Amino acid sequence: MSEPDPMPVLITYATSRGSTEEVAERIASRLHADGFAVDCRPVDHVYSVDNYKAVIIGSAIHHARWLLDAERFLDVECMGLQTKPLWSFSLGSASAGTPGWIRGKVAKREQRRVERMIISKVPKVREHRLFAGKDDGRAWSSPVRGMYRCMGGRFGDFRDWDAIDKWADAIAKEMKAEGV
Ligand SMILES: Cc1cc2nc3c(=O)[nH]c(=O)nc-3n(C[C@H](O)[C@H](O)[C@H](O)COP(=O)(O)O)c2cc1C
Repeated sequence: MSEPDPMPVLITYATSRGSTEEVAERIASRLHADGFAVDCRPVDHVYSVDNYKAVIIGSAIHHARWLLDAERFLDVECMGLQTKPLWSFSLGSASAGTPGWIRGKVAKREQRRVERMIISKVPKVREHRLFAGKDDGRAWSSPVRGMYRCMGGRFGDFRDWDAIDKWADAIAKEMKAEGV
C-alpha cells in the first residue's frame, strides 16, 4: 500500500498584476526542492487551512495596504492560522522605486503598517518580510508617471530573487528543525 501524501505547506497570495504570484511560486518550488509537499494558490481559492501543516501568505501592497482579499483571508482563517506556523510577505515598489530622498521612510512606514495589521489579526505570525516588487508604471496615467520620474521615482522589476530564495530556504530550515 502506498504512503498517504504528507500534509502540504500552503503558499497563498493576493495579486493584481501577477508579480506576487510569481514570488509565491518561486517560494513553493524552493520548498518542494527541499522535500516539502506544497500547494500554491490564490487566497480566494483556499477553502480552509485545516489540511495544511504550515502557511506562507503574501500580498501585493496597494496604497500602503495589503489587497483586500488577503486581509479578508486573515480575518476568515484567523482561528486556523493561530494553530499553525505562519509566515507572511509583501511586495511593494516603494522600497526600490520611490524617490531616493523619501524611500527609506516610506518603505519603513509601509512595513510597520502592514505588520501591525497582520499581528492584529493573527498575533502568532512568525515573520513578515517586505520584498521589492514590480511596477512597470502601466497602471498610472502618463502625467502621473512623468511627475513621478521628475521627482526621482523609478518604474521597473525590482524583485530580488536571491533574497526571496534565501527567505524560502530559511523557512525550510526552520520547519525541518522543528519537525513540521
Ligand atoms: C494601483 C497601485 C498602487 C500601488 N501602491 C503601492 C504602495 O502603496 N506601496 C508600494 O510599495 N507599492 C505599491 N504599488 C506597487 C506594487 O505593489 C508592486 O509593484 C507589486 O509588485 C505588485 O504586485 P502584483 O503584480 O502581484 O499585483 C502599487 C501598484 C499599483 C498598480
